Amino acid sequence: MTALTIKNLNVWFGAHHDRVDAVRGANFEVQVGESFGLVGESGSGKSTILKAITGLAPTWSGDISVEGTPLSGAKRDRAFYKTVQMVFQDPYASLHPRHTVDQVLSETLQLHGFKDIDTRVVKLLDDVGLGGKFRFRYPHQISGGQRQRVAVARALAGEPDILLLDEPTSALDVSVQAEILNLLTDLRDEHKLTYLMVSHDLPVIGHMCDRLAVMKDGEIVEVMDSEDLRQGTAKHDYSRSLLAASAAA
Ligand SMILES: Nc1ncnc2c1ncn2[C@@H]1O[C@H](COP(=O)(O)OP(=O)(O)OP(=O)(O)O)[C@@H](O)[C@H]1O
Repeated sequence: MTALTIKNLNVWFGAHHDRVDAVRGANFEVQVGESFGLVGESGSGKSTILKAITGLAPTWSGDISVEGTPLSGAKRDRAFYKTVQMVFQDPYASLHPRHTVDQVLSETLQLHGFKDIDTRVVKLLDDVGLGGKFRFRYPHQISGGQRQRVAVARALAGEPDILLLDEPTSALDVSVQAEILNLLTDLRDEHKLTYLMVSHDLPVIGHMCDRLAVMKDGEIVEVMDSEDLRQGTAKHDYSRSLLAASAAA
């Protein structure tokens, strides 16, 4: 089954003279269990695709389907959030400063209608490699990497099928980026998750994803396997220049 289908997607912001066509004619499919990357320079439209899926970019046309169900407009129902969750770039901004880790996770679990909150909070903390000792801490009492683990635990609370990951490590110290990427790889295996991951960092996408789409100026210029990436056999000039730039870095 296809987890996500994007067909002829156009997304724009503003109107008339102020209109920005952030995504134009995007097409790709993500299979169940696959990890799919969107890569490209800043402003190429990667995050806008995630925003259209989650209803944060209200003006779009084309087709977006989640597990075969077409989405419309910008309202997403409970069934959507049961299936799809997001992890954002900045764990500092995404956690409420006056809520403990326990509150963050318990409230999310309650929203999803679970009753065995206590057991599930402990299990979630274990799943993301944080033990019970983090449970009653506030965001300012834990590191950036630990906060991102909490954000991942919150995303997993409702047992979703699909995670949308928007630059999940780029706000973190280089030393902890690999830890979080490895955690995400393990969780995908253990929870049979599908990933759609955005990054400007080609090596990160190459490491994490089975296939990837290269974006430039709002358009997908190429969809390729990570194997092509490793072999350096990109077809499009722009993908080749991205590859060359990341090899030189
Ligand atoms: N809310 C908005 N209002 C107006 N323009 C927007 C809005 N959000 C994004 N854009 C514009 O849409 C284009 C694509 O932005 P987007 O954030 O999707 O790029 P990106 O590839 O994810 O880059 P970055 O890594 O910098 O976020 C850019 O020109 C951006 O300025």
